[in-house]
Amino acid sequence: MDAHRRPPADHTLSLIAGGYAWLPQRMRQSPDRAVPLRIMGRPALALSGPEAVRFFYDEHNIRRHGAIPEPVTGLFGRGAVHTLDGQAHRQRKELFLPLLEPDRIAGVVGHVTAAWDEAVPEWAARPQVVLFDEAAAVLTRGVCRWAGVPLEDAEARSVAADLVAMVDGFATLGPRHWRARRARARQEARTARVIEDLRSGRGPAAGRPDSLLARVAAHRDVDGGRLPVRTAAVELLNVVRPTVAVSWFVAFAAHALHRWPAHRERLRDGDPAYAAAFAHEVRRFYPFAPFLGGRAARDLTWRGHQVPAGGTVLLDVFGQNHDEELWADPYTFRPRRFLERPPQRDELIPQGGCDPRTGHRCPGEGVTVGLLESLAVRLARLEYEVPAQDLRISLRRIPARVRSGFAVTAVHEPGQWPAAAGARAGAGAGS
Ligand code: HEM
Repeated sequence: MDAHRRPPADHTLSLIAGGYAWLPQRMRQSPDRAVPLRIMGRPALALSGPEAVRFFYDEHNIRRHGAIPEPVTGLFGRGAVHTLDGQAHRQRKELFLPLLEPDRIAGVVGHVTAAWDEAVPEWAARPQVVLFDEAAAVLTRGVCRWAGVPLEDAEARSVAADLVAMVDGFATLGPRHWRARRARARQEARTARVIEDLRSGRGPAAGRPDSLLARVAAHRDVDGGRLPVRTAAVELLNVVRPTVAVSWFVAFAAHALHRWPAHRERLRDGDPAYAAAFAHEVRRFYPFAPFLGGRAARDLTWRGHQVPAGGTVLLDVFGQNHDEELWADPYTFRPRRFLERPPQRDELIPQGGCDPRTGHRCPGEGVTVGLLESLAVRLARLEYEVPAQDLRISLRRIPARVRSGFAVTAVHEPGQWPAAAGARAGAGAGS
């Protein structure tokens, strides 16, 4: 074929298969931090930097409806807040805005840390635990108690496994994706039953009118009607699921404490400013959301690059969190950077940018930081051994995770004898 008539290359596969590094690599080569692409056969533009964040979050420029491809829509659920624009988005977002308030954040953190403290003696009695799995179970117990969602102790692990699977399968079409779909079907059906029971005055959840569950069940959409049961289930899961996803960050925090143990000492002291700086650095340094996507609301021009109405616009989240123009030594894990300069709204964007009250920025950012602050301090104070295992984090896998999940042995509280070692010593003494 004549080179002039050859269609321009499509980047969809490279973007997904290339993992976290593909887009930032191209972005680094672009002095204006803008990379023209073709996604799904259509013109697209990827952007980075605080100014780009403000451009991306301006609704006159970017719309979300129809922007999220099918596998990712499966992560959030059909009709979710993530996919709405304009007044419909603002009305639905009302449901989530109380999560920004310090007393709600403290409520979630209180329930989760209580669940963690209950779990530690049980870990101590086992020869080995995988921190990622244990954190997911603890977060599930804590957030369900806080939200008023009934959860039998016996089902906590299977519900946690489903919530983890829903996050783990969002950026792939392979077996992880199908596992995520089955998990979503189960959890949406379960949550829908809880909402139906509440609306008809039945069930164990009926007695807590101030709970998140009760608020979601009673919420009215922009048309004045109550949310359809399935949509209400989707939105309740849009709080429970990402709270459980904090288990990714807990495993990353354990990874950081293992690689750079000096931080353990600082965290053990319980200095709240250092705990906050550590939480921010875990969210900046480790990979989670690679980029965000929207559709051009009209013909757009950004730094001389054009995108026609309906074209895709990507915000390079992982790249911006490692951009050397914003962060000195971006690939060095250094919590102190946030003591020297507090996080700026549109610079640190692991959970989106601009104002969560008016745009799509994550309303659970305060909850995430609060949970990480408390759990990182608990982790630093816990005594354990780290056996040989695969601690690599592949940047080709989205979402990335510590491959082994971070296994630990001989878990015990400071000053206590590890229970498993005690049992071994006891057996030795008797033989
Ligand atoms: C592992 C921790 C988390 C990460 C990495 C994360 C990341 C994100 C990202 C990247 C977005 C999209 C922002 C955008 O589209 O502009 C988002 C949206 C959202 N997140 Fe989170 N999040 C986390 C935890 C939470 C928590 C704990 C909650 C609730 C308690 C939560 C609730 C939501 C909701 C409801 C939205 C949709 C907001 C909207 O579309 O207006 N997230 N999150």
